[in-house]
Amino acid sequence: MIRFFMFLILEYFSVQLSNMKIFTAAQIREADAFTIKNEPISSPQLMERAAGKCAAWIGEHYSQQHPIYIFCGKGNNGGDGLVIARMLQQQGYTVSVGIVQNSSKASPDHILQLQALQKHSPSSLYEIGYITDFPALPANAVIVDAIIGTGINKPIEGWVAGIIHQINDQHHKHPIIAIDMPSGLMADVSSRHAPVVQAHHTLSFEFYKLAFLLPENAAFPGQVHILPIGLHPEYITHTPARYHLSDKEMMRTIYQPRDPFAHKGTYGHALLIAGSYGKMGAAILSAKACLHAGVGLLSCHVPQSGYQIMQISEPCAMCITDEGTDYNTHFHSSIDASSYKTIGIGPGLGTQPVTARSMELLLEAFPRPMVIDADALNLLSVYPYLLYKIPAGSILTPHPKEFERLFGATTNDVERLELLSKQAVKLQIYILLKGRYTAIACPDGAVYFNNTGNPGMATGGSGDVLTGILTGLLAQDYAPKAAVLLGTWLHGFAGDLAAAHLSQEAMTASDIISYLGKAFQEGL
Ligand SMILES: NC(=O)C1=CN([C@@H]2O[C@H](COP(=O)(O)OP(=O)(O)OC[C@H]3O[C@@H](n4cnc5c(N)ncnc54)[C@H](O)[C@@H]3O)[C@@H](O)[C@H]2O)[C@H](O)CC1
Ligand SMILES: [K+]
Repeated sequence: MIRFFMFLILEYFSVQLSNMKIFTAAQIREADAFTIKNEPISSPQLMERAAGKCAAWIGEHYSQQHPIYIFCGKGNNGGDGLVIARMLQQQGYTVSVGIVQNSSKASPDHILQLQALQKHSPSSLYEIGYITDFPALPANAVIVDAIIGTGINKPIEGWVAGIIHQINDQHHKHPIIAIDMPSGLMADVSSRHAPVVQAHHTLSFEFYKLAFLLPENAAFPGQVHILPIGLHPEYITHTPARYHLSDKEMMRTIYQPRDPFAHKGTYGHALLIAGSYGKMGAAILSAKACLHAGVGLLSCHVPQSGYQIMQISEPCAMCITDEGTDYNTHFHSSIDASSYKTIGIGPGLGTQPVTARSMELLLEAFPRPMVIDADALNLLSVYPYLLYKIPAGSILTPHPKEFERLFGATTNDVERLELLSKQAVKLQIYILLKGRYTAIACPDGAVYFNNTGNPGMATGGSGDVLTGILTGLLAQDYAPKAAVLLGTWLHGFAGDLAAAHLSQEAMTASDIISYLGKAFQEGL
């Protein structure tokens, strides 16, 4: 218990983060109302400001040769669409505005903006009350989707869903630009199986929405562009959020430059327990990544058959051999808790029962945060009681299949995030769920999304590299939260640099390590 409180206190004082908050739809409404009251600004003026940003973006990306087809709903998202229409007309675009009758009642701002447009250019307006009202589009038309935004209250059904399908039928013929949200996408709950606009670009106001970061929504937002609309900074600063998006600024607050008087003892001694016959590559990738992440000293515990492989491949690492020839079976006996700052365990480890027994003894003997990955995670899913022996503050790095084996299946991505967060709180550990936007759940309930990385990293050994980086940062005395956020970000950024120079196809996990140095230099 004392260990747990010490850990919380250390965490609190060691990591003061700037970050991008991901607010819920309800909080965004509050931010909107707070801004109107306290800036102060009228609601139509705020809409004018938001729509102005969208019109400017469209103006920068499409010339007046493109006829603009805007589909507006009856709420404020539709109101934005009406203002965009008026502004683009004033800039000389040909604009056609279909008012989708998705509701019997229009919002006051929608009514106001409709009147303004009727006065300005009544001929551009028409009503869409059924699927057959969908217009035929000229070849170079651009579609703007302003049917529904954050005000959606349930999945779209009936003929309005038919309009969404008709917009999606144009996906390969016309650019589709969604205003704030692709219509049909719900910001905070799952939209699985719901009809949603498949946009090429989403111009979203002020904040990322959780929905943009979920793999199940990959087909909908396209490229997301966050347009600041001046929502009140006081609301943003003082309102807590459960979800956050990591960014460079945040990494700069975490990163600790090295001490000019440092020696190799300053940056910790890490132990890597990894490798088995046929999987020594995983151990070597992890070891190299740990060294390139800046660890002071590294020892690798490997099976006997891996000794020469490790010694020849990585002269900077020391090597301890297990009693086992092909598998690590007795690593617990080489652990003197005081010798190592931290441990990374799992890459290429194998899942022999004897390895599980040694892991149990290790978890009982080692009191500090460690990194647990790959086969070590598979062992935890076979022997789940071991989960409760993991030292507080440790980092687990499952990919979705490993996560499912560990904690069970869920029916959608929002449920999976909730399970992720619940388990991190329950076990007082960090759980990093790998993906396009890797989700990092913290023991205090917060979840951070990482936005570096690319599909070139979906290749064997990438995960082993991440384990090495995280182990290296923990050894250097980064608090676990700092280590997991910075390590994940650097791993993705090094992968982005590798892809930029080598292509996503040709890059390998080894290239991520090769670009780690540049990631430190250029990313922080
Ligand atoms: N974020 C901001 O500060 C600003 C946001 N703006 C824009 O306003 C919308 C949110 O507007 P709101 O009126 O609350 O809701 P919507 O227009 O998104 O949707 C309400 C509209 O849709 C109908 N509706 C809801 N669910 C369904 C459904 N399942 N099927 C059919 N119809 C549905 C509902 O009846 C209403 O008619 C935000 O996204 C921004 O675009 C401001 O303009 C600037 C400030
Ligand atoms: K929309």
